This record gives sequence, structure tokens and C-alpha cells, in this order.
Amino acid sequence: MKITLDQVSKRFQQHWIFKNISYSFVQGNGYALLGANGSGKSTLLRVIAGMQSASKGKVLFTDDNDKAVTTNQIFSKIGFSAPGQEIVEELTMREFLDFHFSFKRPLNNLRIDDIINLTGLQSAADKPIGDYSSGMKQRVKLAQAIFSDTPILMLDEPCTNLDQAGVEQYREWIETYAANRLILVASNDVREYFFCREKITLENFK
Ligand SMILES: Nc1ncnc2c1ncn2[C@@H]1O[C@H](COP(=O)(O)OP(=O)(O)OP(=O)(O)O)[C@@H](O)[C@H]1O
Repeated sequence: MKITLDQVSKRFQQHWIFKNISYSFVQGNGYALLGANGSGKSTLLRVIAGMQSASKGKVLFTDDNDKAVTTNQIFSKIGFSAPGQEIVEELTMREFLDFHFSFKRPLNNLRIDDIINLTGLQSAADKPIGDYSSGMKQRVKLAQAIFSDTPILMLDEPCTNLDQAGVEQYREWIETYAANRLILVASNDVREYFFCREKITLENFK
């Protein structure tokens, strides 16, 4: 998989957030989207994922044979996690993961129980997510993204609300499960993008 940005720009009302980003993201590489608060990292991630439209320019997904991936197929190619992402709080983690993995195949044929064990939240697995702490919710958000069998992984501030053990777990998950994927991380924290060889600074596109 490859993602190509051609002059991608975004504005809200009259205010341009970023302008004319042209870039190619290729599978097997990690890319950090860096910049100050409000510089547009999360917005860029959402525009690339197709959750918001670009005001100008194009985002193109192509497969390994250089064929364009259609808009309908893109959802199944992306694992996505963001602090503001909605998760259904009335569901237990087990129900939420069952639901999520009815749309996306689990990585390495992991079973729901395996994924629950990986989060370390076994004792809370049958409690409603609404009762979880913010760090526990963040582990669930990361798990549904990282353990989806998708060539692309988009992580917005992946260590938000995580304690030291959670940050260490994130590092292990990336080292074990992220090889060969195309990873975009929107971040201001090197613990989140330690593995990214490429860095894109949003301030360069104002
Ligand atoms: N839906 C929206 N309507 C209007 N303005 C918006 C909207 N979403 C974001 N913005 C504005 O766009 C700018 C970029 O926001 P964004 O959340 O992408 O920044 P960020 O770099 O991810 O910030 P942070 O580091 O604080 O997470 C901000 O000025 C924000 O107020």
C-alpha cells in the first residue's frame, strides 16, 4: 500500500490550517506528523483517513500493483485510533471487540480472548467500557487499531492517558505487531513516534 498526498490543504471557514502538502507514504515505514498544539496534526490524519474532506488537493491510495484503491475499500485497510474517537460505552470490552472484529479481521488470527489478554484488562473485560478509566479506554482504542489486520495504521497521540506500564506496552506492541505496515503517528511525544524514520512538521505547510 502507498498513500500519495497531492497539494493537500485544509481550511476551516477562512482560516487555512495547512496548505499544499505533497508527500508519499509507503508500506514498511513509520511517519511522525509533528507540530505545536493546534498546528493541524489530527486534522491531517483525519483528512488522510477520509474522515474529513480536503479543502484542496487529493489523497490517493494505491495497492502493491500500483492500482488505485477505491473509496469503499479504504476503510478496511486502515486501523485508526484517536483520543476523541467514539467507543460505545454501553458495551463491555468483549462486546465492543466482537463488534469491531465483525468488520475487520484480527491480526495473526488472534482471538478476542487473546486480544483481551494482550490489553492486560482481563478482569474488566465484561464490564461496560463507560466504567473504565481514561487509560483503560485508551488501551482498548489502541488494541482495536493495532490488532486489526490492516496494512495501514493511523495513531493520533497513542500514549494519551497511559501510565508507564501502558507506554511500555505500546512500545512492545509496535515492535511486535507493526513491522511491514504503513504507520502514521500524530504526536508531540517521542515515546509515541520512537520508531518513525520520517518526520513531517506541520509548521512547514502554513
Ligand atoms: N471542526 C473544526 N472546525 C473548526 N476548526 C477546527 C475544527 N477542527 C479543528 N479545528 C481547528 O484546526 C486547528 C488544528 O486542529 P488539530 O486538532 O488538527 O491540531 P493538532 O495539531 O492535532 O493539535 P493538538 O496537538 O492540540 O492535538 C485548530 O486551530 C483547531 O481549532
